[in-house]
Amino acid sequence: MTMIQNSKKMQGVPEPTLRRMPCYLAFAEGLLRKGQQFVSSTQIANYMNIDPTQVTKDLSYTSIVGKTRVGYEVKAIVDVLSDFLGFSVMDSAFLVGAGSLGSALLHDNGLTHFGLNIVAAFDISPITIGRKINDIEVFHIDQFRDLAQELSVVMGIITVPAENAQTVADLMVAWGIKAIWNFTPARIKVPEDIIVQNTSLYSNLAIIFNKLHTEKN
Ligand SMILES: NC(=O)c1ccc[n+]([C@@H]2O[C@H](COP(=O)([O-])OP(=O)(O)OC[C@H]3O[C@@H](n4cnc5c(N)ncnc54)[C@H](O)[C@@H]3O)[C@@H](O)[C@H]2O)c1
Repeated sequence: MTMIQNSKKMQGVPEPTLRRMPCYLAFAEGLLRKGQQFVSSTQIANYMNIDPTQVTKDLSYTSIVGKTRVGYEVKAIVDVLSDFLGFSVMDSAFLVGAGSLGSALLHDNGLTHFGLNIVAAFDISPITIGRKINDIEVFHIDQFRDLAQELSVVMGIITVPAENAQTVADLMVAWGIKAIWNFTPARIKVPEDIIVQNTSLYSNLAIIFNKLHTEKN
């Protein structure tokens, strides 16, 4: 199942539920490693610090069914959630901007665990072009077009300076990328059928600072 087919399966699932699901998965993977066969919604809820009814509701969007008194089969949570979230199939991505953040993402082997394979990176800096970062080659951005046609790549990751984000997004759309993971603070404009996810560590930091400073007062 491709990322696009998978996103259709997940249609109608509230975003907070989708955000919790990878945590359920990680928790179940941990239990599986310890040899635990069943887990109750209460146990999951305690780990997540939420209400057990929320866990039941979240898992009801999937085909996972709990058994009276024993709870959910841990292996089923791992298998079904990995598949549901699209982590069990590999989608390919290009990364543009192999600088500080881009390199860190290229080094993150965890992405493959979650079904994302970065097959090539692009940059404009002569220092970076031609290098391999964690075995992923960095090409000049001008080679994007040819490689996009050659490799079936569905996702583009943008880690360039904010002022260049739109140019890179336009290039991605022009050469068939279906989803963009935008790490820049710029808000890019793309056609409606292109999926865009903006991610910022700094937004989370702002929340932490806000809570820290509020508690102080
Ligand atoms: N989302 C987050 O949490 C987060 C965290 C850190 C940085 N950022 C953002 O990520 C972006 C990159 O940050 P960084 O610290 O890695 O910067 P950096 O300067 O280390 O890297 C940027 C790279 O992009 C390349 N580049 C510039 N224009 C390009 C273009 N048109 N095509 C291809 N490559 C191009 C540069 O040569 C450089 O290698 C910035 O927009 C920054 O604000 C976001």
